[in-house]
Amino acid sequence: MDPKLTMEQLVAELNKHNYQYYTLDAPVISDKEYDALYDQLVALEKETGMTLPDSPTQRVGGELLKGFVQHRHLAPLWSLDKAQNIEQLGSWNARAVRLVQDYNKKNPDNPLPELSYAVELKFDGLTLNLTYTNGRLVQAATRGNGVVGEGILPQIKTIKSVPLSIPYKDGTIEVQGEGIMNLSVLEEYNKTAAEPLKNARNGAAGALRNLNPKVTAERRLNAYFYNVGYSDNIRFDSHKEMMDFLRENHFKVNPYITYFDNFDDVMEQLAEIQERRSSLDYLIDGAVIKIVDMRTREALGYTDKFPRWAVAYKFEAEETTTVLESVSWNVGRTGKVTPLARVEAVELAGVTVQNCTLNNVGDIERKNLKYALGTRVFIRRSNDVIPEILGKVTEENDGGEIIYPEHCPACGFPLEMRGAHLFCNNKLNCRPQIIGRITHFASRDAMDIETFSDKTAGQLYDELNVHEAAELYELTFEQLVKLDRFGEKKAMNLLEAIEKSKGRDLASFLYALGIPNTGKSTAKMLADHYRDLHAVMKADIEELIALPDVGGIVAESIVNFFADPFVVAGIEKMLSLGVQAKAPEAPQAVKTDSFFSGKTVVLTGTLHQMTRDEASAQLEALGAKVTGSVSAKTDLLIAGEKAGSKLAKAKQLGIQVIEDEDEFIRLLNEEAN
Ligand SMILES: NC(=O)c1ccc[n+]([C@@H]2O[C@H](COP(=O)([O-])OP(=O)(O)OC[C@H]3O[C@@H](n4cnc5c(N)ncnc54)[C@H](O)[C@@H]3O)[C@@H](O)[C@H]2O)c1
Ligand SMILES: [Zn+2]
Repeated sequence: MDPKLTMEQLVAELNKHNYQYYTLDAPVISDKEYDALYDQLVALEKETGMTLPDSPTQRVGGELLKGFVQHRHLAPLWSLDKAQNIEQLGSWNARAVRLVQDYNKKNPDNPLPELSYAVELKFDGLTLNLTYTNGRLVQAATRGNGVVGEGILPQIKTIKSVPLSIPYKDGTIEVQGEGIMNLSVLEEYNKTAAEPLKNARNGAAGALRNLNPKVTAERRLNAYFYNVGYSDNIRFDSHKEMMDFLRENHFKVNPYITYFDNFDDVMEQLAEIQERRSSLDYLIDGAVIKIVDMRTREALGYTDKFPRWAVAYKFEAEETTTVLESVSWNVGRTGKVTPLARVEAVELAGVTVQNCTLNNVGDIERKNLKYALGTRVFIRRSNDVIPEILGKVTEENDGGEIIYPEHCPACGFPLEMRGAHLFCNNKLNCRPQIIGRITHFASRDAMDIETFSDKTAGQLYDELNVHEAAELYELTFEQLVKLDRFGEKKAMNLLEAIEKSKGRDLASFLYALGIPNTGKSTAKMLADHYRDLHAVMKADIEELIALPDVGGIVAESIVNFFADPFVVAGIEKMLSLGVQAKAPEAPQAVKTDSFFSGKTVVLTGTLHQMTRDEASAQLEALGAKVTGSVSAKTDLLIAGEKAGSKLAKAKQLGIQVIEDEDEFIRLLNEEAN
């Protein structure tokens, strides 16, 4: 096709999406898809040397919403140059280095310093520009088109961390930051919201640009500030100075800001941020690298759209759109019947996605997905779990209907709705429930029967009619060796593994039983407290509720579980077949009269004769309290090899230090005897 025609189409399409995204806060494609179209346009503009007048590559932001007062920014607000990969980042840096060299050639008397870099997180929210005059917050605005934004002062005032007045009173300043919705807040909000928000970015942007500040307040937004864009009277020499100014004036500055003199170290830091990404309580879509020295920034200047002294390094997108093709229903070990969505295959964060979770019937209703079959939906992937469907792209209910089953897809038993979930109550004869229970029983954290998988459980069920975990202990060599794809060796190995599992401890056994709402840590707590299987089985609700981390639901689940004669019969059978469910070893009495007793001890550096965990355990047995950081409360620091800042701090505070590992081990042994 004629490149000009393609460009015209791309410009029209991108401008439509800009309007959806910036003006309506309701994008209909993901950022990943938008960026792909944008990059295509940039490439064509470069190739043809031509730029259409309304090209989005020439402008910042989008149209303003009616109903807000307009605010003309005292200095323009920019977009950011982007790098998608290390090469592009390298060229950004190479250009900066070259520009500095050129400058220095022209100004040999007053050269710019060597480049150094600040690395910040790139928050995914809404740009904010706050105006303070003589110490008072007088206006707050969105970025708008970069020159004029929408005044949203009443909305901004609902953000509790935004200072309404600041100590700095010398004229007018404008401060930029990002308004965000914390992910934990989004989760809470969506639990009860009539209409759940699709993501935190749209949640924050939509709330800040809502004419009713009450709506903004309900979203409990947050903000991080990163720039002083304008000031009458104050100049900064460096990024650090600017950040100090922001902190001193009570703005919330993100703690993850790092500084580097070497560009290779910047790259390393990017990898680190990427790793940290999934543990943060807010969305980031990359990192921003900024040149630290302000005079260098001035020398490098701006293009029409962005500063040359900063670049955004974009991480792989976690969100995209695809078509919801079908929904199937799966039965879990507890009888819960959950929907699994099949979607049109799509690339997301380096993997091809075809299945997505829908959680439960309640979730389908709340996300308005009941009539979404065959339509486009947003999906998001976080960590390694299978992606989740966030909602429909458009509001219309024009798709096929998702039919909720009335009967168990596996056994045909009528289903019961409990809360938001469907359940099959046919515990004793529903194949996937039985296979799920036995597989869970054999799993690593439970009875740890090696080589056992859900395939094994299925085969035992189908060919040997094994219906419950207890029957594993009755299996014979003759039975196993006849199974399809089994041989003598495999049969022997499985029998040995089953035999070995008889020695598993009480906590693992309790976990293996698969008591509803009772995970590994509760099982361990029950084992430590009761130290006897029958005592757990006899416990009543009042008793259980008094235990740490046990609420009404858990207590009830435990009591109901052991009230089932089928369960009790299975347990007794296992015990009679040699399962021990051993009580945990009694904790050793903690010494109260050792050198370490009552002391607060910190371990740092590398020990060679034992791990730090082992050392901690021994110290605790000798009555010490082992903590992680050095403070005035610390009594003793054990410093292994390459001890760093903790050792320095301890010395500074005059805390007793043992730096000789042999000496430390000798003391431990002496006191233990
Ligand atoms: N899905 C869609 O339909 C659609 C449409 C338009 C734009 N978009 C998305 O928006 C992007 C365009 O972005 P843009 O021009 O609005 O912003 P940008 O990506 O160019 O980045 C500039 C913005 O980053 C923010 N930012 C966050 N942390 C920062 C920090 N530490 N320092 C400085 N700035 C920081 C600021 O708000 C600033 O305005 C596209 O890449 C695309 O992903 C999506
Ligand atoms: Zn069933």
